[in-house]
Amino acid sequence: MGIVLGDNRYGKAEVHLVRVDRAADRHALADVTVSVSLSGELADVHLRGDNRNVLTTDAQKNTVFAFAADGVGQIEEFGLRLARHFVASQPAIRRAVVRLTEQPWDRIEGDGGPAPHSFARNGTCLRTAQVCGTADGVEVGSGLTGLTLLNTTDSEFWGFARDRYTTLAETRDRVLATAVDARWRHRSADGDFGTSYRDVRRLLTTAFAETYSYSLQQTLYAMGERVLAAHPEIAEIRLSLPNKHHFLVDLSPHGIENADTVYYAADRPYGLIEGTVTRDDAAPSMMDW
Ligand SMILES: O=c1[nH]c(=O)c2[nH]c(=O)[nH]c2[nH]1
Repeated sequence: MGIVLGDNRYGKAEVHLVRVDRAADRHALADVTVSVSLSGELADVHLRGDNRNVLTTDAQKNTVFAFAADGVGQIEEFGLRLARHFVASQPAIRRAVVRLTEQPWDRIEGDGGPAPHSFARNGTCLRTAQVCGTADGVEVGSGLTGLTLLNTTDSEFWGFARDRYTTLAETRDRVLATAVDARWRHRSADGDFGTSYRDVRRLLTTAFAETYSYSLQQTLYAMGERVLAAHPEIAEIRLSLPNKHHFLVDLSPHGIENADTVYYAADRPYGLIEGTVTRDDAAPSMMDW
């Protein structure tokens, strides 16, 4: 029985760059964290310590900063520029995967109007993108993480399977809360990624709000279906939805009735509901995402 090198990749993870656009009196800010992962003819470095095909992770980090000098733009486009560069410029590199996370900043509203050069970090929802480049082409995905949503009603959960360990009470009315992690794959690398991102975020949010839910699984499908129905340019969407449990607190020891008003917002453990909503004719994905 032989021992062989399996799948491998390497790169610089979490290059955190902030770019200030000073072209106008009103400055603009981009705050993006980029992870590069390269693979290709890298057997010699693993088997013999021969580094000739290794573009250093340090150079990868420098490339991210250098490319930012020309502007970042939509993170999908920045990822495409980087992925294409690594594959085109390094003969040994056959595949580049670039993952990006953008932290939004809001311009501060001063008493005299929008502040020209002052910003406040905005919320917990981050925009994400993942790009894969090879000699055969590219694939682009967009996403978001940490979009925290809560419905105070219109959520039931009952009729589930039972075994000797099942103690959960059925409910006809509960709080339903989650922090959405969504990734969607575009059919083409050309697109208006900013407009598409804003609309997908809106659709995920409104589908969550407007779906009368009998399970978070059902809500997941409704959210994905709404996105695919409105966006023919998207091939599939993957959703990861933690069930952020809210348990009614028993106030009876204090002689107080809890009329579905006071909850314990549990931190962990949490249910984790994950699924893909896809088109039945979607081409297979080039990358592991
Ligand atoms: O929407 C839900 N789906 C489940 O699978 C589940 N399991 C559980 O304990 N609570 C819930 N809620």
